[in-house]
Amino acid sequence: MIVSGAGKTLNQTKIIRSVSFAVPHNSIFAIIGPNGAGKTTLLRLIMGLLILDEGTITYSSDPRIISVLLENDYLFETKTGRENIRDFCIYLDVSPALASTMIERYAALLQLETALDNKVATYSKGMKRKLSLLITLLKDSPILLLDEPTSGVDPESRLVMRSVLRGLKDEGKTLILTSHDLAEVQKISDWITIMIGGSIVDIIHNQEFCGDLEQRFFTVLKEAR
Ligand SMILES: Nc1ncnc2c1ncn2[C@@H]1O[C@H](COP(=O)(O)OP(=O)(O)OP(=O)(O)O)[C@@H](O)[C@H]1O
Repeated sequence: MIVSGAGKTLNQTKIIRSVSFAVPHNSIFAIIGPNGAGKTTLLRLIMGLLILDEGTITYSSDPRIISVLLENDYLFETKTGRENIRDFCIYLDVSPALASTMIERYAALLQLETALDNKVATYSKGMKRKLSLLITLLKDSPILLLDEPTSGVDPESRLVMRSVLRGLKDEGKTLILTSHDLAEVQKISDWITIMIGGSIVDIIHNQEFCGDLEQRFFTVLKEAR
């Protein structure tokens, strides 16, 4: 995927400023930055929920190519996990056959198997996040946009999610994620971009970076302000 000169103004405020980067195929590409930097807006531009004012974002036009995990969980609390999956399959136009393959593939890995028959209202935050991720995976899309996938998730569930995300990359998928958890980002990503005030100010190739990401983040933040 190539983002080239992307710009977006909302309510007369420039939110995204000349953003350009390339997401290598089959990589985990993280976008970090302070609150309000424009990370979610950028993801919304990539998924086509917002229209660019300037620039281009290029990837296959097949709508099945991208699946999205939103920043908040939008689940039916009074229904079970399985009923939520069934409803989202209708909404996402996922066949029952594909859905059962994906449930078989990921429910156990996400440690959700027994919980799927319980009402979502009884789930912890981490279980809800994992169910949302499972729903995101139903379409088996090659590109996944994950907005703060592990936010509010306890260390044990985070470990489980990290291993699933790594597995998805090993299957050949491309993951673009945002996060405020720098340690988590450094553990999982191939590339880390720092976004401040709607601009990309730093791109780090994680395998070659052996420094302290937090220190680099604050240095870049100080220089940008
Ligand atoms: N629909 C909108 N209309 C006007 N301003 C908006 C709209 N959506 C977002 N913004 C503004 O755009 C800026 C970037 O918001 P965005 O949610 O993209 O940031 P973020 O980096 O994802 O932040 P966070 O880390 O808090 O999730 C913020 O100042 C926000 O108030």
